[in-house]
Amino acid sequence: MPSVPAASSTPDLLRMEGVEKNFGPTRALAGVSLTARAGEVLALVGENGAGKSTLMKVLSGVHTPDAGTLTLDGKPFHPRTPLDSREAGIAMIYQELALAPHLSVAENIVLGIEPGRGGFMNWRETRTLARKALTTVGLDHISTETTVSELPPAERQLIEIGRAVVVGARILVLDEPTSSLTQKDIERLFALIRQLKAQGLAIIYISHFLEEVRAVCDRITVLRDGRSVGEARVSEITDNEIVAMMVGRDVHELYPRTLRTTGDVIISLENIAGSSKPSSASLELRAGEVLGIAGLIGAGRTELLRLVFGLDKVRSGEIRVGTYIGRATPDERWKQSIGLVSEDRKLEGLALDLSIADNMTLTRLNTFVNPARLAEDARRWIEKLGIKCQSPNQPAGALSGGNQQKIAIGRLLHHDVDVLLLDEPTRGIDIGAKATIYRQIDELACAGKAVLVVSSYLPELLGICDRIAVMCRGVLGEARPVAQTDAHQIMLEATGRS
Ligand SMILES: Nc1ncnc2c1ncn2[C@@H]1O[C@H](COP(=O)(O)OP(=O)(O)OP(=O)(O)O)[C@@H](O)[C@H]1O
Repeated sequence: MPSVPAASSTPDLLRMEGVEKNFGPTRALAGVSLTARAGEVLALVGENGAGKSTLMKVLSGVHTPDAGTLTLDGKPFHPRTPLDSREAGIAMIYQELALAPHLSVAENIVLGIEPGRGGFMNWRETRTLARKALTTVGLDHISTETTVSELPPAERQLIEIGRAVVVGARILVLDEPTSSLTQKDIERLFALIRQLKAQGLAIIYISHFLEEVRAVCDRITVLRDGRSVGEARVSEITDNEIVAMMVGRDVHELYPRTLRTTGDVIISLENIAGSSKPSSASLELRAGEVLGIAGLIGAGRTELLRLVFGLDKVRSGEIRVGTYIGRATPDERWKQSIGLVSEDRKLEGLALDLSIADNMTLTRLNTFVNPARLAEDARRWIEKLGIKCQSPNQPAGALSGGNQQKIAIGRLLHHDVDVLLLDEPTRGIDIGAKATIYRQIDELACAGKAVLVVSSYLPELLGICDRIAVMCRGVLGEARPVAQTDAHQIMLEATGRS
């Protein structure tokens, strides 16, 4: 196990040692140790279900550990509630941002820490604190009275960080912070992380992207199956070594691509428009091909998939599926053998109270199905996709985020649809599982299925697609063979500069 000696110049701010946590029969943490230092960014990586979120919930006082010790500033630390942890200077920034959207920036910043005495809020102090938070994160141009819902997600995230800093956070935990950010926003976030690190904060950065780990982290701790399996300085470890530690094996070929020939056009879109976006999209998707849609967040890519799947109304233009022309409901699209993996698995993807098996198999209720057979089928996909769970009967909601995403993909695979509409299919998914999903997509295309995939992760689109079309402000450009484009060209098109 690679390990690094403690750096003498940077004192340990936080030590977590031998931390264990069980949820019934699930051993989420089986002995994890981690050290965070002031003025350093520590990457926390591991496969889906490795225990990263659980460990951070122990740190933030949400879960009490079954064993192990926490030491803060060299003193024992036993957070019993999130408040204990916040008061000790630990701030968590989750993917689902925690600001109240209907309140102003100032109100959000003082939520729970109102500085006035006797129960009255002192507006002058409030505004001063809010202004300080905005300045800290480079958002001076925003008024403290702006309602948070008017701000884009990237700025809300920065405000949450700013709030944490002005109320005295010394340890900042960022859980997959770039999942809804554009490239420009990511760079702005990284600049802020470097600035906070220089101010002496300890930052714990959870990510599935090794590029991000390299760009912004100093050290890395790897978890596997609830244990810490390695620690190293980022500059002294290769990507392959990190991946091997994470998955316990080498991942040789991340983007397998078998030579394949494309068949007939299965879906064609002619100049379709939705109620707002897209305003114009035309394309032909053929059997046996993987067609990618690139573009900036908000360009209209998700809306395009929703129109095709019948979730939203087509304002104008024509969708043709085989010989069928016209509108269809999602049920009708299912009958046409089209399936969608939604970007937002919580809202429209999975029924979190239902079991894994039900989520994977219960889409076609028109035929009698034998529950034992369904559980067996689900077990097959659980194994194939490496879904970490106790049994197919466990509720989907008990699984880690990445494993829930695998269920959504497993559902389309189980139903053996001819056309797969995939919206950010690998968001939140670990690198080993990504490799499995890419292999699966390659096999599906070889078997004559058609795949239309929206992704903000360009290496993935360039790695798995036969052709890529770029959406810019609601207008879909012409699809080009992947050999005739690259990341630079795609970014030019996505930003309307080509
Ligand atoms: N409240 C809970 N009840 C039951 N099991 C849980 C609970 N929270 C987490 N687990 C289980 O603990 C294990 C670790 O999950 P955790 O969410 O910590 O993983 P993770 O590394 O954060 O994964 P991801 O990268 O997918 O977010 C998983 O097997 C998960 O199903």
